[in-house]
Amino acid sequence: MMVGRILPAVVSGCRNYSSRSSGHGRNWAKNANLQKAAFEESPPRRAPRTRIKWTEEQARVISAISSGRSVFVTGSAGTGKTALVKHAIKLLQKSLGRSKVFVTASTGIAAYALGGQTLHSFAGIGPPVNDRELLLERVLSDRRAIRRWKRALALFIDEISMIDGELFDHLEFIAREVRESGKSWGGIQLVVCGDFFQLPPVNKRGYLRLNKEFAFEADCWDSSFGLQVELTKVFRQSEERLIKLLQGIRKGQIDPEDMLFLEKSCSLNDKLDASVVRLHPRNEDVNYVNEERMSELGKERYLFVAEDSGIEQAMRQLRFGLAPDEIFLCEGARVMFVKNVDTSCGLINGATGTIIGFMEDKAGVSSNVCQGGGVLPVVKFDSGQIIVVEPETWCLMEANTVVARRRQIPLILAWALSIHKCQGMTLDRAHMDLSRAFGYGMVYVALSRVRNLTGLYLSGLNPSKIKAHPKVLKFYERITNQQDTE
Ligand SMILES: Nc1ncnc2c1ncn2[C@@H]1O[C@H](COP(=O)(O)OP(=O)(O)OP(=O)(O)O)[C@@H](O)[C@H]1O
Repeated sequence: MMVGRILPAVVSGCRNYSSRSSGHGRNWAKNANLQKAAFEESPPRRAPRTRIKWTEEQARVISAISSGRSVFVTGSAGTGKTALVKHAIKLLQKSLGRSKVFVTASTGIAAYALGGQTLHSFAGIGPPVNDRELLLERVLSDRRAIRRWKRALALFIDEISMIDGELFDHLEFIAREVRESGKSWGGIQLVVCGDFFQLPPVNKRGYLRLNKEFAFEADCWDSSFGLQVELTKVFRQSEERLIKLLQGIRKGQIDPEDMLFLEKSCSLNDKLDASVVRLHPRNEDVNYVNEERMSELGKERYLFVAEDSGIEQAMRQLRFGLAPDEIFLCEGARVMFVKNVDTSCGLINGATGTIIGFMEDKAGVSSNVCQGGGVLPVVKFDSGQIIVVEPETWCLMEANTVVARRRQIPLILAWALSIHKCQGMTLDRAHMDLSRAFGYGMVYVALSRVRNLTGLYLSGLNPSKIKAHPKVLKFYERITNQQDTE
């Protein structure tokens, strides 16, 4: 199998099905058509791995984190927050030791993207309740949670916009109590990242009908950080017009000229083909589109069921990640790769393609994941690569210990996706139906996924849906002034 030579990093996840791989005498093709298609492909080349050259503002954040300061890093979508945090994680793991650095995020999707765990699972606080004493009691009755809090020298929290202020205060209190220290967060170095103009906390069981809806409203917010920085250089998009337009929408500003310009994008709808991913605000619309398209194909379906192992409580959390409990796939299905396997060759979370067939899993790598009897999907990615996709493993980590694992095919159906699911993703092309957008930040999150205007297909945009929360606007005014003074 040629993968080992051409794409070493892909070996664990996928087989690259190229003419060269067949040349090695291992024929994985199930049918002749598939083989022919693969032979017609030119062998994939490894794209040069580029090292990020940090901007001055990014370098300032990195240097502050390296010197042990607690930092809040924010900025518009695509300003490199996640890229920076990933780099900082490595730096602190090196300087403090892997077992002392805890990487968390408010959502499972964001946590897995960073190779960490959800903030709730790290904290060991159980179901949401607005009572800090009760939360502390729960933590103190959990040996593992106590150990985590005591061992932590650094704590990363990504997607902070989905954490409310009450919880942020409660966690700071718990840190001090468990660590028996009067210092802020019991002396833990905090690195918090996110954009409050993006999706706000999900209101669960009325728990958030509180005064402190956003984390920045927490009493301890300002004293938690030595530095609060807003990154300003956008990397995801390069067109000035699009960047300016998105900056306005982020702040809830509707420029009539921009709206007119976006409406022109709507007129592109007639050129749409099924390969363009559809983004919908609501899950029911996503499921409806995916199911309808799958039925239209009328092909034989194969079921892939996730294999979970580990601690019960941790395993439950895996369900909130990107890997589905179960998924039916068939030839012709539009799919999205949901793991970062090899960024240099485009096998990244968000890469889309079409299933062109299924191959017998002679090596038995799918084990119990494929319920349909040992076949693996062959995907032709939009980049042109043809890959036999094997099951991947997602791990829920506690510092350097794996507490739960999920094994599943790293694909989801991708004719349609929810806007919540795509927060953090970069998409080459997307058709957004924003007619049912709700709440603050949703239109901004959707529009800011694409790299350029030629990849944006828009319908249902209503200016009344472009909203920024007044509290968020005020908060950003404050940190901008603070930054200017510094
Ligand atoms: N200094 C830099 N030079 C070039 N590219 C960069 C730089 N910093 C980040 N990037 C690239 O910009 C893109 C967007 O970065 P990233 O996903 O980290 O943004 P983000 O701020 O986390 O976005 P979102 O808020 O939507 O999650 C990535 O492809 C990343 O590699």
